[in-house]
Amino acid sequence: TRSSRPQRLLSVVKKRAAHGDPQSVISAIDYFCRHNEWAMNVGDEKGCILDSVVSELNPERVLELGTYCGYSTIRIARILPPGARLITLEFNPDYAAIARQVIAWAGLEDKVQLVEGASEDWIPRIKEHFGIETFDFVFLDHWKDRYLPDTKLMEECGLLRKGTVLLADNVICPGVPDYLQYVRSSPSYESYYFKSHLEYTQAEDGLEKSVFLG
Ligand SMILES: O=C(NCCCCc1cc2cnccc2s1)c1cc(-c2ccc(F)cc2)cc(O)c1O
Ligand SMILES: [Mg+2]
Repeated sequence: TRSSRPQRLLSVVKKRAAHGDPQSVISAIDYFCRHNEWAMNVGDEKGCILDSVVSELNPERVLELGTYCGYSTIRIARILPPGARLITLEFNPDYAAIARQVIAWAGLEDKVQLVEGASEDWIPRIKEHFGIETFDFVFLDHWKDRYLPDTKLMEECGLLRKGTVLLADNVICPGVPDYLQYVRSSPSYESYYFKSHLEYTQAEDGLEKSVFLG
């Protein structure tokens, strides 16, 4: 049967990118998605905003909801301080299998733990399973109708602390209206919208940065 888009993306990474060089993996994926086949990576334009938020924060404990092929995973992991850890959740086992290979090709497997399953099942178990108290940074890039319930779930599970930064992808396209309304109106969050574009297109999209105030 025909290969999947993630499989074709992985073969381009192995052909074009240097093993152990995260930037070359990022560039290979962006080239492929801009010139060959669109794919739902956060992309280079929103990716630079992601980079700036992460490097300003210098987080030790990071959670990513939605791995896909591992593009944003390696964007984040490549700028984490030594000893920092990134836990990334992926629902689709085929995507997870590709992402593991992309992360390994970038040489970042020591900083990343990829877990397969649904966010609502995993979030309540993260503390005891990973021995983590709270997260410093959370990147939301999974099912758009799960951003709000999972944020409330993270609050209830005590995974957020004063100053934890949530960064949400796709707040315009596909859009997360209920999540935006919540973080922009709740007294527990200070929110800021970074206007950008849907990856590899000219359509508007953006990232919402929300600081949990406790
Ligand atoms: O759906 C998107 N991302 C979510 C896929 C998630 C599956 C998971 C669920 C789940 C549950 N629990 C744990 C882990 C996970 S991972 C997505 C879609 C577009 C898009 C697509 C068509 C279009 F015309 C315009 C934009 C752009 C994007 O940047 C996206 O991120
Ligand atoms: Mg996205």
